[in-house]
Amino acid sequence: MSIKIALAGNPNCGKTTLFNALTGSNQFVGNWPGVTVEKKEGKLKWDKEVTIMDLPGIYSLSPYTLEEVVARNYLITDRPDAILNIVDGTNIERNLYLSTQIMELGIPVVMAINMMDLVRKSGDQINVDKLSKKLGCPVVEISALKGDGIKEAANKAVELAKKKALTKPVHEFSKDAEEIIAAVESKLTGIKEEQKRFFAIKLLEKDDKIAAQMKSVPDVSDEIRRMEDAFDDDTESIITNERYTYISSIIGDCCQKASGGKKLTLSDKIDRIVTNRFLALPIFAVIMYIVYYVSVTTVGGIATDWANDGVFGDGWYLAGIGRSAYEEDAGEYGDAETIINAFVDESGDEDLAAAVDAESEDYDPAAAIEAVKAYAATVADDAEVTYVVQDEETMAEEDETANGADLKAAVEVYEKWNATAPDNADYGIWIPGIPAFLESALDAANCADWLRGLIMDGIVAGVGAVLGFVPQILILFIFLAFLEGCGYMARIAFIMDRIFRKFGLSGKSFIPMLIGSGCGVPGIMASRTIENDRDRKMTIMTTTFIPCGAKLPFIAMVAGAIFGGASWVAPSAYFLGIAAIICSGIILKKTKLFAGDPAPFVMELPAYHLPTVGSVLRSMWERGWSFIKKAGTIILLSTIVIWFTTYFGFVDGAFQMLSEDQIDYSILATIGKAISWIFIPQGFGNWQATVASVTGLVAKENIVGTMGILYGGQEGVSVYAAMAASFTAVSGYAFLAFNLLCAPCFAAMGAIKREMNNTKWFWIAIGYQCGFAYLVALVINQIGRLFTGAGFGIGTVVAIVIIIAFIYLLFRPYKESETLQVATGK
Ligand SMILES: Nc1nc2c(ncn2[C@@H]2O[C@H](COP(=O)(O)OP(=O)(O)OP(=O)(O)O)[C@@H](O)[C@H]2O)c(=O)[nH]1
Ligand SMILES: [Mg+2]
Repeated sequence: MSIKIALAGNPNCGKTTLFNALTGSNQFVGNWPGVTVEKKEGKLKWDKEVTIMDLPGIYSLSPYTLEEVVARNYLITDRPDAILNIVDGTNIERNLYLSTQIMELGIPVVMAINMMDLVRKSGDQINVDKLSKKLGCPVVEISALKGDGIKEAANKAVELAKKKALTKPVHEFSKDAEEIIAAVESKLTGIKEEQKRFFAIKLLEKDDKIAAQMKSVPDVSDEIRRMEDAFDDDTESIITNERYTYISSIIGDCCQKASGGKKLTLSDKIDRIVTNRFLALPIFAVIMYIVYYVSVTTVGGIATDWANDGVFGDGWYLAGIGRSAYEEDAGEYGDAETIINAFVDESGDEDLAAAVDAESEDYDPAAAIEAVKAYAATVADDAEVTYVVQDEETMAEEDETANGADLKAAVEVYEKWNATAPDNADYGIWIPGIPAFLESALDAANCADWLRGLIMDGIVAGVGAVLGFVPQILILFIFLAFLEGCGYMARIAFIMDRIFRKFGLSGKSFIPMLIGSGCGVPGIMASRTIENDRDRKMTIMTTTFIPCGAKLPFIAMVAGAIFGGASWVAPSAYFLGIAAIICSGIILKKTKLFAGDPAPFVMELPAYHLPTVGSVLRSMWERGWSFIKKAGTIILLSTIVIWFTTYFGFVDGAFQMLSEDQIDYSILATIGKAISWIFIPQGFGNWQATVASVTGLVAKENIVGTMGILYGGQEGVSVYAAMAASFTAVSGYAFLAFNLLCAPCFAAMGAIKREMNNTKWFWIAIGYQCGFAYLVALVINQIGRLFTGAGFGIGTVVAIVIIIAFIYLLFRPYKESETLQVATGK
């Protein structure tokens, strides 16, 4: 016989902890209310006939939120064979409110008083026998965390379910109330005897959703009026009051507080400081600084660099030993080589140039040194050459000069190194990165070019883009799991909520945004901690507006090429990102998508406690792994598509694979040329900018590289000069704004998909971001042109219409403002 047992109780009372212990599963546990939002099923470890059902936590059987509906519907329609009512022993009085309702369902109930480890520690006493008599159901003491008593509790529930020993409520309300309830009960038809009390009370409470669960609904308006007249209150409050009256009448008998209930607990003491009016924000800032510093800047940054430049780059040194020595030597040698090459170029001597070409097949270091030395002897000490050095990240170019004396010094270094660049392997234990390793393997196997391209630029680059973020994400998740587990996260929400609520976000949105300034992927993942669905969606949609680390080189490139390195460009990008978040929040919360029942911000602050290492690691791994799985597939596919369209195309009518400098023949370029007109209103309707924006979707760092290839083709014109020639200041800034605000990279989109867990919402988010970016760029360009003297045109009119619409959306009244005082802060 299969038996179903439901775990029901208040939020944060330990249902999921118990569920995991009973079924051996790994459901997510967190120290704040509202962790579980869907019901979860599992089999009892020692009896596979028994199914255990974990439900979202609820405060009562009158549903307000989605979670409460899920839990209630399960309890009254699916009717489990028994209910294990979990009660938080440290907070027994409030928890019993739900218990009195559960007893009325006409289902066998066992009450498990959880957190007994804490109760005992505080010295409080709970008299289980008395409680059991007063409530009419068996009561057991457990500690889900320590595993005490859980077997007995589950077995007891199974036993009752098998006996079908329905729990009859023994609690009683005042005589008048009971009379009216009895009158309603007698009117009910088609409802089992044991369920009558539940339905009668719900009808009296004017619960509008209960009718859907009944075949026929009697008219009870008479009874409601009688009750309201007799008690001079509305029925729902009357019944709530009756329940609490009953609970307080029994609680004194059953529970003794060690401190007489007056002593402040340790949690209360901590909260006095942590949520103090003046100290709360500074403490929060310090904690966030630490989280950010460790998970983005130091440990996380090192881990990401290691993953991206080491494992998925050239390679790395075991334990970092040898790295700095290598970098120093490689730098010294590189500088010398650059100066020598500059002079060799200047000399125009082709034999000499051939001799020093280290890339050539018959390169002979000894001969190179010979040739360079002979040449250097002919150069006067004060002869000068000018050469260009390029910054690897931003492609900024700078002129340097060297003279004959520098050349001689360079030749000495050149000779010292025997005209060969220092080799990584000589400095420590050098482990080649996966691409480097694969590349040499593919070379050895004489692999076809297209396959090699597919593997290296498509698959490895794609997988690398995903996995490169993993170490950082895991480090961040350890922190988040700890902050959640110990109970501080609930305080953060509490502290920040007043500010963020004003623009439609939750107090917990702050963390995703902060983290998002390092990398959008963990930022979006961090939005998991926001339990309210609307707030979470809103946060996911807007977090990537903040410039992440990968956008910085691109911002620097635009600043350098188009704005002559102006220092205001980078800060303005952050300002733009923050403004985009605030405006989006205000606008979106007034739309239908985000409207709905106002969800009042009720959140109790759970007691602080040290989370177990196991639960922190488990939570870290669960989130990290789900990122790898889900984000991995979408990113991999997308990178392969972009790779294919970038490196294949028609040259002279023949379809073929292209080399780097033939990108203008690629399919992507063809598409870019075909669609670049959509960016004409933004002022950058050229195909290079369009293609760069598309490759930016793989990784935002790519924008710089693509711009480099596409604008770097002209002889004698630097990339920066070519860019400066094809953008004006206004269209350049519009281009910057567009790429800053539009859909993030595939890795972040993968994270959005994962977190939204819903295709429609994924596209809404991406569509919103792109649309918003498009309009902002348009307005910047059109209005900018107006001010730079391009005159008034249709574009200007469109821009003005957009601005007016925007202002309207921003300031139009909020339809729910009367019912939603909490949310609007009015
Ligand atoms: N000290 C102690 N802590 C416990 C015990 N049981 C659960 N906890 C902690 O209480 C917190 C809440 O546990 P969960 O299992 O997530 O609670 P839940 O009832 O599923 O919460 P929701 O899903 O939000 O309704 C976690 O931090 C647990 O580690 C216990 O017996 N003793
Ligand atoms: Mg739970």
